[in-house]
Amino acid sequence: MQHPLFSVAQIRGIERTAAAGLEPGILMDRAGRAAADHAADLLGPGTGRAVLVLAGPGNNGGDALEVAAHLAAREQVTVIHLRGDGAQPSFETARAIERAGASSATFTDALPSAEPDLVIDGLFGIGLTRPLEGRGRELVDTINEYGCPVLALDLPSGLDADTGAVVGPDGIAVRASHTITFIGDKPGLHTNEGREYAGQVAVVGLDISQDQFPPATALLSTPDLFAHCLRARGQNANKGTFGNVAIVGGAHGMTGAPMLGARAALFTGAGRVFAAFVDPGPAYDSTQPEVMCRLAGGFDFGTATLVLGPGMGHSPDAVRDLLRAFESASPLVIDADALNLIANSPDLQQRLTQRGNAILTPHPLEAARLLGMTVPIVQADRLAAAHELAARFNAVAVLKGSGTVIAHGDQVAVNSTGNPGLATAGTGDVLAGICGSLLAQGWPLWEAALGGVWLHGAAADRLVRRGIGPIGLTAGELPLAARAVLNELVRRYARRRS
Ligand SMILES: NC(=O)C1=CN([C@@H]2O[C@H](COP(=O)(O)OP(=O)(O)OC[C@H]3O[C@@H](n4cnc5c(N)ncnc54)[C@H](OP(=O)(O)O)[C@@H]3O)[C@@H](O)[C@H]2O)[C@@H](O)CC1
Ligand SMILES: [K+]
Repeated sequence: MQHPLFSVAQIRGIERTAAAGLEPGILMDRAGRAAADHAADLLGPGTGRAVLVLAGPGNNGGDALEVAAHLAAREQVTVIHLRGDGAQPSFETARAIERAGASSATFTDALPSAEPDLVIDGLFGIGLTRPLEGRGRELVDTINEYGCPVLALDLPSGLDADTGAVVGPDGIAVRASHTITFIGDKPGLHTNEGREYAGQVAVVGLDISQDQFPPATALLSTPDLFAHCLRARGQNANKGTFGNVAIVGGAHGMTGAPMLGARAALFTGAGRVFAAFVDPGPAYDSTQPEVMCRLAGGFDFGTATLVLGPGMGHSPDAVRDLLRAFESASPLVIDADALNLIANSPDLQQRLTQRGNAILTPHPLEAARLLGMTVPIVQADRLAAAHELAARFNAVAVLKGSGTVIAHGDQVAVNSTGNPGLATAGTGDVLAGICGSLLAQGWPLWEAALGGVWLHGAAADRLVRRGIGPIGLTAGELPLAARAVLNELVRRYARRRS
């Protein structure tokens, strides 16, 4: 099943259409009830717990007041309602104010002296227009220090639902442990700062019929998007069935980078794996003697899927190897130094765009160089930046980072796996190796990028679940974990198909 992500403009459109066919206020009723149920689940069995509800001036505040009215029947609810000095509340928010006022919730301006058992964040949702300041900012500052669960309604206040950026400059947002989001899921909860601030995300459709939803802006990447490429291995298979991968890079002093990529390709199922070194490199890898070491200058680039860039450096030999690789018809994964060489060369850019058949895997700085912009601009709208990279270079673009964004043509997906353990040297080489391996096994570019990114993150998640990281997780540990995750996926999906 697909997991769609909608822009704020789309959510507004869906809401308008749905509300036109319903009694006024029904959608807020549903949102309030669903959020109150979610809060009750977080509190667990019992009664009389201290719940702090922060309600803002708009309909997000209305949702919060509905939650307060529901929870007040069982819990000790304290409400801080920031009314703002703008327009009058909407019909449904006015009704929520009345309901909460008629309940046993206590209204106050001051934060309780003791930390509550649960905070409900209903300050701002998709109507946030500027950074938090004044009292709202003070409240967020304080609750961000709490250790209790924080349930954000629709989205953490202060976050941009489209981009996952904290609305700034010098912005602040609620660090929620959980977010219950209404009508449809939003990209900003899953990329950039979104994963840090939104916590666990639950989506509540408010019983709006699916035919009122437009095509999604993006998809959350889950194995359902590439499951059709997962194949159990036939008894009669041989190594030739699973393709060749060559990792091209490893300038003097950087031989480890292609070796990491090569191991990743090997452990995720490529038939034969080469490490092709720009400068004379090791004759073989004693830890992984299955990897065949070659000099890139003499390697026939037409015989393998090519992963270009790990530790490649910037020498004339590196440029020569890149040009030769572009002239081959092989599928390419382009990473690291190869991306920087391309960013500096209009000629390489033109050749890449003309040949196509490539996955680019930049981190935000490499993406900024390729696009001729700054990192903050890339990060301010990661979906747009990935789109632009894909369009400009006629490739599948993988913009790495928390909530990696994968784009091709008009398709965009946001990855759902991974953790801060990946923020360490060499993990990019492993990702590139996995993508190359899937390509070599016959996966199309789009699925190889989606699958590679998902597997790489899931491998890190698996290691962390087992106590390996996030602190101190090393890139070299990922390939074995990726192998385990891939085999589990194949078992799960191959069984489903049979
Ligand atoms: N859409 C739906 O389908 C449904 C929506 N629902 C809920 O409604 C939410 C959207 O409601 P919304 O449009 O009223 O916007 P919301 O986020 O409450 O904020 C707007 C208010 O905040 C103010 N304001 C803005 N920024 C500010 C700042 N930095 N600092 C201070 N003030 C600031 C702004 O005032 P102004 O900019 O005019 O000064 C205005 O008063 C949505 O997220 C969901 O929770 C559900 O009930 C279910 C159905
Ligand atoms: K909120």
